[in-house]
Amino acid sequence: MTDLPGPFLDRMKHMLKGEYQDFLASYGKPRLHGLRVNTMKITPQRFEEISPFSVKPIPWVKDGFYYEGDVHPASDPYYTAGLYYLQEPSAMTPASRLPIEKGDKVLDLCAAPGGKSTHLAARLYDTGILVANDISASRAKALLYNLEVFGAGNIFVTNEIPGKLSEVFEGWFDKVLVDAPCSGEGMFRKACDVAKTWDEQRPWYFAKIQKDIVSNAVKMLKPGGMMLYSTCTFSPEENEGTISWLLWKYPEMELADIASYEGFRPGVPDWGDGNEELKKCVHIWPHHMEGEGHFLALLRKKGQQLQEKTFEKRSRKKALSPSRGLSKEERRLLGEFLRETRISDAKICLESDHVESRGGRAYLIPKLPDASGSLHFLRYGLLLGEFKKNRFEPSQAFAMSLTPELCGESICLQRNDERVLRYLKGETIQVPEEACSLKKGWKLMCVDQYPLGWGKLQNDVVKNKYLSAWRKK
Ligand SMILES: C[S@@+](CC[C@H](N)C(=O)[O-])C[C@H]1O[C@@H](n2cnc3c(N)ncnc32)[C@H](O)[C@@H]1O
Repeated sequence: MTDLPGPFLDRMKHMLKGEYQDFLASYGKPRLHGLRVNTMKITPQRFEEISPFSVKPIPWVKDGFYYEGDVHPASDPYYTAGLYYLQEPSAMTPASRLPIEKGDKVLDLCAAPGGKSTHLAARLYDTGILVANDISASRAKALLYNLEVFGAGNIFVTNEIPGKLSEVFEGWFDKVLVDAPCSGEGMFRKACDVAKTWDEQRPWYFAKIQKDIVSNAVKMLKPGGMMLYSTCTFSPEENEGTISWLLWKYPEMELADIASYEGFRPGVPDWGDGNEELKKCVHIWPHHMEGEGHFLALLRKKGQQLQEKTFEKRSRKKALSPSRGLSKEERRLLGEFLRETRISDAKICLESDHVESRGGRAYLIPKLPDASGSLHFLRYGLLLGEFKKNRFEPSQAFAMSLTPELCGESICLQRNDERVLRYLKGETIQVPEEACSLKKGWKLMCVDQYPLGWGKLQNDVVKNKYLSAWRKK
């Protein structure tokens, strides 16, 4: 507590008045640990039943749970299977309050390392498209990794400045999440380093960046589309200040109500330009809720959505297609693999125009208008695998997007079977008795019913095809 910067505390005292002592006391409490269940793979109810450690529901996020600080959920095979993402409880709120509908075109503009993107992907449930962007190349890699562990396939992962994206995606998205870079004052309890780098200029520095980011976000929204703006800071400049500016600059934007929770506190008009509408914003205060500090604003772009076709046509004109259909030989090799592994048509239909080839690799691409080849992207669609000489090698991401129901050739090991860990370390494992009668060849390796990766059955052993970069040490 004593390490908190003096000018920060002075400002908080001025802002919070009678609540200041309670706010200060919250820094004496331990940080809270949370995880969010991947609802593409498991329901929160089922997870609660099978969780190897004790969890307690987070009351305002239906797929979120608290866990005790002395357990290590990241070393569990269920984590490796993408059943949950570790996330601070308040940080689960923004993606839970953006009204996503199946089939939506969604943009997560400041997405890395993917806490909110994995949440949005789960809510889309492999429909529509999630464009997940981050300006930082290294952080965008972590973003892609987390989305692939989750089994998300309808993705376009980009590493761009917002201005470049908005040239391509003008008026295109149904929903946009802006989890803005900020001074991080709400995270001082969780990460003391953030407090050490804070100074009085930081809120102003970030407020300027936020204005540029939200301007581009507004440009990319369809009329009738919705945007959720969030920060993990308390400073008025970056919260009510940025939103006041946005409403003044873009009269086509209006604030909308956020699905309520008793602990949420309204935005404060006087911390912006006095506009009473700012009360629709939400503050999460650590002295009112079991989570760190956050701010949220939900905005709507006025007007009716134009006919879909108008937008499709417009974006096609601007875009360059970076992919093409499969060659006859590629179709044969992929077809053989799908038959061998008995992967359901419900997952991939070779006749559909959504299977494409780029640089010797096959992708299942989302149903989206052409994405511009001028953008720097890390992934467009689900990477199915690579065409090698006379064979097809499936990818790790493909495995993560499957289930034993979708892939007839699966080997499921129980979570406490010592072979699970050995498989994750890259070792060859002895085939379980019940799988001895299976034909040789590619198998989806699972922990319980949840995918871990590929293996190749030969005689009574499974050769390890778990992606080497993901192996446990
Ligand atoms: C608060 S973090 C995002 C956290 C992420 N939404 C999550 O839930 O895991 C803000 C992100 O914005 C990125 N960023 C910074 N400036 C940006 C800009 N001008 N445009 C887009 N992203 C930016 C940073 O690299 C950082 O990853």
